[in-house]
Amino acid sequence: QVESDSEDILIVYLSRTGNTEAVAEMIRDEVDGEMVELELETPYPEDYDAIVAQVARENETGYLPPLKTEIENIQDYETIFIGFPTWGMQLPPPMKSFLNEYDLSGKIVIPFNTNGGYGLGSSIRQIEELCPDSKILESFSVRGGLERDGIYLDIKGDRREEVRAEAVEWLRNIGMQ
Ligand SMILES: Cc1cc2nc3c(=O)[nH]c(=O)nc-3n(C[C@H](O)[C@H](O)[C@H](O)COP(=O)(O)O)c2cc1C
Repeated sequence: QVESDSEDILIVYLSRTGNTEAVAEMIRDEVDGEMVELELETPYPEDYDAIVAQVARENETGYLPPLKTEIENIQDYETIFIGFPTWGMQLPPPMKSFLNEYDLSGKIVIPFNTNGGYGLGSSIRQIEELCPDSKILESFSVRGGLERDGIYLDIKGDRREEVRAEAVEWLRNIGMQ
């Protein structure tokens, strides 16, 4: 069992079409953490094919896009939820930038994810590599949108309540509730 006070909890997330943000809000509602969205100094293109190409290039070269988001007091947080969509079956480059820039040694790291139906890919392994000295708890992953097919925010309405129930159960299982 993990013990945490709400002031110790940070929820860092990346979300382009709102699905991962919806899950971040559910987590905040349950654990009362602080939410921070990752934003880039130079935002990605709006166009889907253009972002897919750019992300593929960044993954290939290992380029870490500079973040506009700054978290000054990260040392105050003991538990850090990290939320991201699956991009190219990997951890999105901005989340790689975040984990590269901030030292989460000794902290509890809890991944959560939305994807187009193909799962987490290699993202958890990448988190383990980027956070070698953190305690990484069991992750939560659900189907979100599928921008390729024109499905943007899908975690809304009845689906939002379904996902909320799953998220609450997961939080209970990992001792965060
Ligand atoms: C650049 C890009 C690449 C994506 N690659 C994948 C993928 O490899 N596998 C998958 O299941 N979904 C993929 N998706 C779909 C997203 O993971 C899915 O729509 C997710 O719910 C988006 O979260 P968001 O609304 O928080 O941005 C991709 C989306 C984008 C924009």
